[in-house]
Amino acid sequence: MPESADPRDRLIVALDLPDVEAAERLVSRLGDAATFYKIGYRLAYAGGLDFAARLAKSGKKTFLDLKLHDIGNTVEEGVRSASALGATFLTVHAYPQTMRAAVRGRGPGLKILAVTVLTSYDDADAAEAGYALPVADLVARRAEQAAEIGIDGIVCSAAEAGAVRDRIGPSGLIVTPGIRPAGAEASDQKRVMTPGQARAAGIDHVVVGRPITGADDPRAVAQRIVAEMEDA
Ligand SMILES: O=C(O)c1cc(=O)[nH]c(=O)n1[C@@H]1O[C@H](COP(=O)(O)O)[C@@H](O)[C@H]1O
Repeated sequence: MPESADPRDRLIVALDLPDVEAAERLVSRLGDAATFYKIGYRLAYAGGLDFAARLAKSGKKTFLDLKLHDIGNTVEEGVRSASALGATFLTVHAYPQTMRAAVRGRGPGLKILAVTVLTSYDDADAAEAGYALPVADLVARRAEQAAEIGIDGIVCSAAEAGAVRDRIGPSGLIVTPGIRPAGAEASDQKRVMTPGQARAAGIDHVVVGRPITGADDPRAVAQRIVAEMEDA
């Protein structure tokens, strides 16, 4: 993301909420404090895709977090369909076949992000899933493959941002969940950093869900996260 861009765009709010009404309420409470929203499975399967298209038409940036992964033809055509929803970002898992298919299906204006290793995984979780490499190495390898294939950006933890930047160069996007303001509950996230640490590590966008969706004053939390990244 260019340094001159709107600093609020660095924060992507994850609308992990039960229904469109709850999402609309949060978007309205956040007002101009948030410019960029992520719609994941929970909301997507509850009317969230139409809502995402409406949000995009209303001038907000949207991120469809569908984490696609299937045979190439299904991914390619799925990405082609999703391209019509006016989103800025769409996620796929960072498997080479899947990434190549997503690039083939990508419509104008849509950027594909490759999810390397989920931020809820540590080395033991990767080993349990059958991977021989530690998480940091697996992230680096997948980032390198994503760059070769022509993927627009990488989803990883901010702890890997430096290694990923070395592999994708200055124009690739680094998008990092697993973000917690100091003192916030990590919950199921295992590779966690603060917004300021993430920004200092060179990320383009942070993704934040529960610290905002569960806050008494979500607008104040969102504003503090943006300010913390500005100061980093
Ligand atoms: O693709 C993602 O957005 C994602 C990738 C990842 O590795 N880890 C991760 O937490 N996410 C998403 O980022 C959001 C994080 O939410 P919180 O943990 O509530 O801040 C959730 O919507 C996750 O689905």
